[in-house]
Amino acid sequence: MTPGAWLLLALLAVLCTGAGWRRLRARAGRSAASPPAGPPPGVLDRIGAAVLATDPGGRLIYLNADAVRLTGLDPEAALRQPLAELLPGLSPDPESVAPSARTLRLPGTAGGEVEWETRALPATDGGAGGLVWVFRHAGDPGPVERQLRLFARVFEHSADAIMVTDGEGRIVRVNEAFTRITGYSPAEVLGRNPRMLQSGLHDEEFYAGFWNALRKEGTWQGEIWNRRKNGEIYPQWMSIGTLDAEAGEVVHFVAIFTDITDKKRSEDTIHYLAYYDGLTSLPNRPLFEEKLVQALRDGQRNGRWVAILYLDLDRFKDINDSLGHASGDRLLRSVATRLLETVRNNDVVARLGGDEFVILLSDLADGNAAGRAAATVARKVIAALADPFNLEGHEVLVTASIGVALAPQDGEDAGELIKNADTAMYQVKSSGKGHYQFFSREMNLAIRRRLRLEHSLRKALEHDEFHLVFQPQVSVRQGTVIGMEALLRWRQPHGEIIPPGEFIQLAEETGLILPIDEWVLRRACAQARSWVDAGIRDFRLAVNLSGRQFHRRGLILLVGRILSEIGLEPRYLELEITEGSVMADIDRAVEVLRGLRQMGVRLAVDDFGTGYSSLSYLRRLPIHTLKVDRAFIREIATSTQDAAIVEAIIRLGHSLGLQLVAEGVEQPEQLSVLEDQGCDSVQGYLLSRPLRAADATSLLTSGRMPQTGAR
Ligand SMILES: Nc1nc2c(ncn2[C@@H]2O[C@@H]3COP(=O)(O)O[C@H]4[C@@H](O)[C@H](n5cnc6c(=O)[nH]c(N)nc65)O[C@@H]4COP(=O)(O)O[C@H]3[C@H]2O)c(=O)[nH]1
Repeated sequence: MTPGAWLLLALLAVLCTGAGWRRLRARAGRSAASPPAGPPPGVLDRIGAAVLATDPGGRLIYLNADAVRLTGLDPEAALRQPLAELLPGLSPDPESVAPSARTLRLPGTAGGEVEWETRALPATDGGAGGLVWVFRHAGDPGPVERQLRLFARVFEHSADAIMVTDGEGRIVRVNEAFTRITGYSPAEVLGRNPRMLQSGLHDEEFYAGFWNALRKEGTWQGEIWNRRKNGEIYPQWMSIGTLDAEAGEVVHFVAIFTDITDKKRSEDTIHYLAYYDGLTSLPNRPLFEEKLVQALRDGQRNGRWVAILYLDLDRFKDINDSLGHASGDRLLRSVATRLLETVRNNDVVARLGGDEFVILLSDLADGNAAGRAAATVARKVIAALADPFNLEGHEVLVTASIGVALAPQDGEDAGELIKNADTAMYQVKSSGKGHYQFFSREMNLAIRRRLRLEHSLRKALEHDEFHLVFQPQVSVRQGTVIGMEALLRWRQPHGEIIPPGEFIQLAEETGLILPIDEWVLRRACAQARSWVDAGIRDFRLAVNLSGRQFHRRGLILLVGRILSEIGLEPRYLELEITEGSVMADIDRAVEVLRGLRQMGVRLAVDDFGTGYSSLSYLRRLPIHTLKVDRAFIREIATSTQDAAIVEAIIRLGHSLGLQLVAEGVEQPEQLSVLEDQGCDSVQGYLLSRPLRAADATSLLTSGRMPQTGAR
């Protein structure tokens, strides 16, 4: 225990034993009307040390509870007895009033003897008031020293680095964490200025702010970059406080800091994840929007224009569905690279998600310059994407639809500009894809309807808004109903019926066609099963498959699963695939058709004659039926050319062993020509409009068309 600590304890004891207290009381009596009433009882029992007091003759006049416990004396018997007799070894030294130390051994509570140190202090000035004896366990540092030692350990073992300087800024103390973080041992820094730790990254303004805060508030807190002994620059989070002497002059600065390198690193990672697209490493939508907002703000300030190009890959979803996601990802990365190679360094290319990219051109002189720049970039992008992409051995051709919007003309804020570029892009999509178009105000209405439709379409399946109707297919020669085509109808909750022509393409583009087609297939098979159960055996039910469904992986499994779940023989089902979707990837189409045919399902090519109509590929397709498109039937009775085309298709089909079905037969004259040309069956309003399930069932049960010219 330091002399200071001893003094503190003794002072407390002196105050609380009679003499000191009396002195206080005497002083208080001189200065106040009612003096304090003496030490409250038991105070000395709580000071955490054994205390005794002797009178000037060395007789014991007081011992507190700790002293009773420690010495084993009986207070009744011991009071007024000479202390030297009670505790030999504590013989007072009446000659000296200076604090004197003694060591004595007393029996301990757990047996054996314990060594105690005592100090005797004069109870009054001059020593005439006797002595106060304070005991402590030898080796026990005592409460004050204990506190100091505790603080020293906290200082040393703190996980945060601590550096103390004097008022002149010389380092006077550092802890272990300081050495761990900075690499400097105490010997290398003591007496030196903390400037030795600076990184050189902060300018004068930074340090001016720092000193200003210290002067004004007495404290500064913030991020600071310093340099380790090995030269590495690293970030710290630092708090500095001043310790002032009474006069207000700074005597010490205490800096506490932690190394936030790891935190920074994870912050950087978080920043990257939040602002960059993980697949292509391009800025993502939030970062793009930030950059656009900034470009628009700069543009407004400097009277400059901004252009954005909103770009969506055509047929990307088909590629993803048919070649798989890994190829889809590779394609997106390659597109990102080509886009970056196409634009200038200060243009921004971002990926907004899916197959949507956006390019920002800023600081353009005026509307004309903005228009020219956007058109040039759009043309360059289209050219850059024109070369085929090689995806794991597959050469894939990709085009993009690009919508352009200019600011301030097409919108002054980022949200509006992006929306309008998107609108222009949609316009391109619905007018043939693969080119670019500038936004115009008139586009908005049509696109808004489309967006509303898309929104409702997403809900239609779960809200059970779809149903099927069935259009009969009739044998030309016998006039018998040979089958039905299932056609999808969408009735919105307010009663409006949206024709498939309006929503099928939208469903294809949004990918919603996959669950929709699956629903149709399941529902149609269930209907066919109920016909079989009703004893109808001689029919087939045609179901349309979208291009996306056809190219989707696992189609064969899906069809097989639905048939077996419903318990329908495959021969009742005819899948109709459009000529266009077969042509998109003929090799794969042949493979899928073969699989389906092996399962026993019938296959038809729909809308024949509208697409590439390559007759040579027809030979390769393992199909049963060819459906001649309505477009050729319309003029068949009046146009010799159309009649010749249909006749050629029928001949060709027959030569390949296929059944021929003509669609859209509305007039008896058309039927008559088809009959002459040997067409097998017909479908159209002349025979029947699409029927509700119950009517279709009655018709199939009767087997014949009641009122048609078909025999
Ligand atoms: N002008 C005229 N039209 C006639 C006549 N006879 C039949 N039609 C219509 O022609 C379409 C025949 O279907 P599609 O060529 O497969 O063409 C279908 C098909 O490609 C598609 N579609 C319909 N239902 C489905 C479906 O369940 N799944 C898929 N993926 N597509 C479907 O939507 C297209 C249009 O279907 P709908 O509007 O139901 O139109 C049907 C039918 O109502 C006629 O005499 N004159």
